[in-house]
Amino acid sequence: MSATADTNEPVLTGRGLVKRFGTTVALAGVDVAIGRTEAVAIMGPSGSGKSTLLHCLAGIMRPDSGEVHLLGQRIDTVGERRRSELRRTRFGFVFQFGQLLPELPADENVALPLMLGGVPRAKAVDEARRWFAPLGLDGLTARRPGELSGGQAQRVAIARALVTRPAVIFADEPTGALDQATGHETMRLLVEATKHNGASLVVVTHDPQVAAWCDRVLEMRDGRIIGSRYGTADASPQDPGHPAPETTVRGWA
Ligand SMILES: Nc1ncnc2c1ncn2[C@@H]1O[C@H](COP(=O)(O)OP(=O)(O)OP(=O)(O)O)[C@@H](O)[C@H]1O
Repeated sequence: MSATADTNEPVLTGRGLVKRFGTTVALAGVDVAIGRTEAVAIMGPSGSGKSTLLHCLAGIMRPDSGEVHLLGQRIDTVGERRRSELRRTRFGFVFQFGQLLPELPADENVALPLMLGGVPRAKAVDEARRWFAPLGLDGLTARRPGELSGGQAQRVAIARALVTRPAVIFADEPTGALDQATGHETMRLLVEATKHNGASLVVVTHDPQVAAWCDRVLEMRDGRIIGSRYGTADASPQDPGHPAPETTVRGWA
């Protein structure tokens, strides 16, 4: 394959994805392609299949039919052990809340995916700490999750999702538990951090202003994608819909 074709190849594709739960059709044949460093929001009413699509693309759930490819390799048919390894090494996850281990300090929470991959503790924590300053988390490495604000905890979760330098970050309602201003700031950092680190982003959200931070917004109804529009990921932070950033990015790990 030529270098040009490689560059243009989508990072992640889902083709003809169907998923049923009993008589409920959660996905009714979804085709989606996520480009390199592209941020894509998935919107739609409750029960329209957003989380099911994210779970199928992320290898958490197997579709009943259809295919999922990561960088040209089919991943939906590989065994659970290999899928689990792919999730740990090639994907990062940010959920609404409750994803940090309460008994571990923030730096060890971020280091955890590296340690699970066999990196020695000291090296993993050292690597983890490099993510704190760029995400506006200076001085918070020793805090336990209960000692962080909601926005700080989500930024620690973003660091943890990125620490293995994955190809794709999946986020399910990442700002759902935050107030509006903190949610927008968190979303801005999430989009910026994934792009700076060469990763793509797939975000499920109910909030159109959160979705507007993405490059593309997919609209779902009844297990299908019924529309696709461009977001405003390149909009200036001073745009009316996007409050001025409070956290200045000072270089990435
Ligand atoms: N594990 C499951 N068992 C049974 N039905 C399920 C399961 N997961 C999802 N469903 C059903 O599949 C459909 C799609 O669910 P999904 O969670 O993907 O929707 P969603 O758009 O993410 O909804 P929400 O915005 O409420 O989170 C719904 O009808 C839901 O009830």
